[in-house]
Amino acid sequence: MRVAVIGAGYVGLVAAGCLSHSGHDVVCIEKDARKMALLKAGRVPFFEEGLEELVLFGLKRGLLQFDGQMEACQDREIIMIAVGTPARPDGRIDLSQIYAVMDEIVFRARFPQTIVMKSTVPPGFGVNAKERYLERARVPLSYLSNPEFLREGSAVRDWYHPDRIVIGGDDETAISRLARLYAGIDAPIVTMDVSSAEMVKYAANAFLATKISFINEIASLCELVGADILPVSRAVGMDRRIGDQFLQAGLGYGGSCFPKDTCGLDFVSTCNGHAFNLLKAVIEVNKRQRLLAVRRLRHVLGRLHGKTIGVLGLAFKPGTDDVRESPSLEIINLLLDEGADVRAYDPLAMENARRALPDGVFFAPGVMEAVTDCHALLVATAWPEFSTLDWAAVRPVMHPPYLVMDGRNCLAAEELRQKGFLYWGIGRPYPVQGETRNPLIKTGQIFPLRQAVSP
Ligand SMILES: NC(=O)C1=CN([C@@H]2O[C@H](COP(=O)(O)OP(=O)(O)OC[C@H]3O[C@@H](n4cnc5c(N)ncnc54)[C@H](O)[C@@H]3O)[C@@H](O)[C@H]2O)C=CC1
Ligand SMILES: O=C(O)[C@H]1O[C@H](OP(=O)(O)OP(=O)(O)OC[C@H]2O[C@@H](n3ccc(=O)[nH]c3=O)[C@H](O)[C@@H]2O)[C@H](O)[C@@H](O)[C@@H]1O
Repeated sequence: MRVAVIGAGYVGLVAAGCLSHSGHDVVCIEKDARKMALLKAGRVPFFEEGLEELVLFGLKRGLLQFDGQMEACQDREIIMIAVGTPARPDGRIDLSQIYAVMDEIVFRARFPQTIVMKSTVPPGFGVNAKERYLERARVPLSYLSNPEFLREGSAVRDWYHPDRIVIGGDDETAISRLARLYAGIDAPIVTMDVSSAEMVKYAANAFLATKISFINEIASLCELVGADILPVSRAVGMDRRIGDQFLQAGLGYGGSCFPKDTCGLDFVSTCNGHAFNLLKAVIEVNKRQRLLAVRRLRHVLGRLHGKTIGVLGLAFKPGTDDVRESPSLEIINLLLDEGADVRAYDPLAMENARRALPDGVFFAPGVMEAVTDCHALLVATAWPEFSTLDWAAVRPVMHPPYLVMDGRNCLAAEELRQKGFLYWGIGRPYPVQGETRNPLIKTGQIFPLRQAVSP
């Protein structure tokens, strides 16, 4: 089939690469000239395992083209929209990229086409878009919602092996045309109305975020009563009704989607007169989880002014160079505000982090340079490079108290303690001998905004 994909971000490029690989004739339209130049040369502007190979394959076979102009979508049966829908500072969803693209599509339409919304748009958008745009078109245009559930770091795999394909719309012909695009993918196609499909996307992300905030609350409670979150989450997740995924306690969720989609859904709820209190708590817990690291550093080191902190991991999760809404970036900003010296390292995300952080951060060329001269280390991203590090070589280049804060519970705690580090994980037993409970929680210092919980 002849397909146009608008936007060469994660979703657009994965869709374009995979669809062309499946034999469809795809043009990917991107307005950013820098990205376009890279793409035309067969290079992907961000890191995503396996994606560059797909793009090169598509270019070589002549089934994938890149174009900077919207004219390129005029002769396509299916137009997939995959532009950004970022959050505004007040939590509202910024739909300006979507509006601009819809305007162009409608203005240029010369024959019946199917518009497929891959971007995450708020429930109700599609119904509104039909009235606002499609009725103005000179030819009949169909509109389908087709939310995307891929994860960065495993995006190509997720495209080919989704748990389900959700299609929202009432035009049966358009739905079967879109279903043909996914022929060969072994997953149930679930059809429904447009608003419900839009809601599925937000509900899924909000639920996954809820699981993370929930386990982070249990982790705080573990510290309070002297329990250990690792066996707790493992055993809880063994209940098949709960499932073992998204139960890793840590510094909280980041990335370009969970933070914006939870806030976006909260905003949609408020606009509709519904106080989604559970979701508000999920968001609050996630914000607090990031502050935990700084409070703990203060608790052990005292004033942070003049102290050197190594931050290992800048990407919002391993397997990507994406630093959007990465917890470690917010933590670094807080550390700088308190006068600490920050030495930062990430195996993939250094360039993006350099652009996103203020001057004053030392970007170490390797992990050993990052840990040198530090009083404390914060592991903020669970890169395998950190768990397999030669920790025996790390201690001699650090200063007392040799604090290692494991913000992702990805290190071997006992081994580090034996090597002379003051190891502190999230929801793990407090590191000081004789203390089993986290004293910060007992005194209510960690959560000043909430009532202190007493055992
Ligand atoms: N990043 C992810 O893992 C996932 C993202 N989503 C959703 O998919 C949508 C896209 O997300 P990303 O790919 O991360 O976005 P992104 O922001 O990384 O990429 C969007 C791209 O669209 C381009 N663009 C914007 N307006 C354009 C126009 N008029 N013509 C041509 N190109 C244009 C931008 O230059 C940019 O390269 C969002 O709504 C997001 O919530 C859904 C599932 C996964
Ligand atoms: O809508 C989206 O854009 C996508 O958002 C997430 O995908 P992604 O943001 O790529 O990454 P995840 O693997 O979900 O991780 C998100 C954040 O949660 C954190 N996380 C994840 C799992 C966990 O147990 N604990 C935890 O803190 C990660 O460290 C990361 O910061 C969803 O998993 C995708 O299904 C969805 O398509």
